[in-house]
Amino acid sequence: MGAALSQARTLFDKYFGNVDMRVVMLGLDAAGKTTILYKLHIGEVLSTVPTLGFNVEKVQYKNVVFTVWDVGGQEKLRPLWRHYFNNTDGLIFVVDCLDRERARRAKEEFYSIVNDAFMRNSAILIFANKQDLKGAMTTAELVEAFELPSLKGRRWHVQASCATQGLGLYEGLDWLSSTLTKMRRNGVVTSVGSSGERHGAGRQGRSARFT
Ligand SMILES: Nc1nc2c(ncn2[C@@H]2O[C@H](COP(=O)(O)OP(=O)(O)OP(=O)(O)O)[C@@H](O)[C@H]2O)c(=O)[nH]1
Ligand SMILES: [Mg+2]
Repeated sequence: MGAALSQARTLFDKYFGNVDMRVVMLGLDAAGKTTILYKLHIGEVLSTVPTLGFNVEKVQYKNVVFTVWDVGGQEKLRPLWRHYFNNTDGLIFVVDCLDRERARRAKEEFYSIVNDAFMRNSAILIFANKQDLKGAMTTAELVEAFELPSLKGRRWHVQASCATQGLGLYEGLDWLSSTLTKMRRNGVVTSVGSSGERHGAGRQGRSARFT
């Protein structure tokens, strides 16, 4: 009886329960990553200091539990980013849209992430952050500056945001959760592990390939 109940519970969780997804949040220093993380995690804007290592928190959106890794973006820390790519389903890349001078640098860092073998299938959410500041790049300008239409075969979305007011953050998560859920349901592999094993074959556990 106990075994039957536990089996039923496992099946229930499998089909209706929470889905776990691992997300890495990157971007140049001062883009607003830590502000976003804590606004989503506790609903408050914390006063932040530059992140020297990482912060990791769980953020639930609908039935998806995101484990979000927020990694420091200073130049000297960027070589460490790749250590967080393993088994990652989604990338959140945060851009300070007032910082037009570093848009090219941000673009270079962005492509070195999305072209990494571990990240080749992850869904990509870009927060065009600091939209409250006059002179900030619009989402259209960001799409052009990052040449996103040339990013073939990838699921990407640019979301305007203002982390300090909490604007656009849940809209971004909405896109990420529905996109990853759809990808998994279609049997798309969303993350790659260090030994080459693949994850995200879907609730049915089908083997899958990325299309
Ligand atoms: N005006 C405005 N300021 C913001 C916004 N988001 C973040 N900030 C501010 O930008 C500064 C840097 O924010 P952080 O969240 O610490 O930036 P970070 O990306 O985590 O930086 P690193 O940890 O160094 O990589 C802080 O003073 C935030 O209050 C925003 O949407 N608008
Ligand atoms: Mg930070």
